[in-house]
Amino acid sequence: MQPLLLQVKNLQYTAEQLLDLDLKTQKREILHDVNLTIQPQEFVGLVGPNGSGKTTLGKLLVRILEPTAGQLIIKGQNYHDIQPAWHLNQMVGMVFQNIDTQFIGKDFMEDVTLYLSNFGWTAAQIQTQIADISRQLKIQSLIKRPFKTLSGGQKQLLAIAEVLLLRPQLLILDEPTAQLDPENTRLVLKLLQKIKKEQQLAVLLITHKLSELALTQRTLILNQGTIVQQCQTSELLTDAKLLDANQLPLPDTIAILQKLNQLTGQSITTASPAVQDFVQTIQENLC
Ligand SMILES: Nc1ncnc2c1ncn2[C@@H]1O[C@H](COP(=O)(O)OP(=O)(O)OP(=O)(O)O)[C@@H](O)[C@H]1O
Repeated sequence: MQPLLLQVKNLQYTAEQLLDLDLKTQKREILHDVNLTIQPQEFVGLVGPNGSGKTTLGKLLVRILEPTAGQLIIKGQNYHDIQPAWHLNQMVGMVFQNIDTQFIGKDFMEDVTLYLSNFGWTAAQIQTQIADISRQLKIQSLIKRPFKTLSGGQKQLLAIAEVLLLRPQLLILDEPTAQLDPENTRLVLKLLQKIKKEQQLAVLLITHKLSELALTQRTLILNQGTIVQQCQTSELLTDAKLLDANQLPLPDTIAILQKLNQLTGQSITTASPAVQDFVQTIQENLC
């Protein structure tokens, strides 16, 4: 068995909330007792109701936030022992839900040059790597265009390209298609399928969409700041109660099955092999 890529042990995060203009604050527990592991190249889904703490967990994993308690371990190394601290960015990258907060330059070239030169890359290395990723993701026509002239989907692709340039072993995507139209959603999902097929890296996918979740092998369910369940994604996609509890829509397969049972008086469950085959086909076709 391969060694774990990521281990999170008893993670806790308490935020200091500003109460009024007198600068009085109040502590608010956002995450508690979070335990999880991710294997190298594993695709893991992270679902949960609004406000359950998914984005906060992502930010802790890339060290934008510091935990109040608990341990974060990547490739056997405790986050606190990674020196210099920015080396973590070469192991774990995150694409944020609000894409515009990701960029600091006026266009991709400027942004990536600023970003990578901070990581000690030479101008020649940066040029080569940009040419390489642009070819792979077919973004050549976008890299010199000002961000303000690009669509949400185009910026999403560039944000993913930027994070991939650092070749992280874990990529965290926070609702990567939430603001995209169907065409750009397909583009991003295709890219994820390619990453999965080529086993380039592990992905933690925060999502409310079944079409994205279907890409993952395992799903973590976060509720009220803690992981309440971990299961195979195929199990979750066939469990109407679990889907409902996590504000995920009922897949057509389950809705049809429920209707058929109602009409025929039978009680065929999703555990039946024929239904499992059907669900698998639907899952494969979702992306
Ligand atoms: N800095 C902060 N101070 C106080 N509360 C915060 C802070 N950041 C987040 N929260 C609260 O923490 C909770 C978790 O927020 P988070 O954004 O992680 O949830 P989420 O699961 O990603 O939600 P969504 O699905 O809506 O994106 C929310 O109730 C939010 O209001």
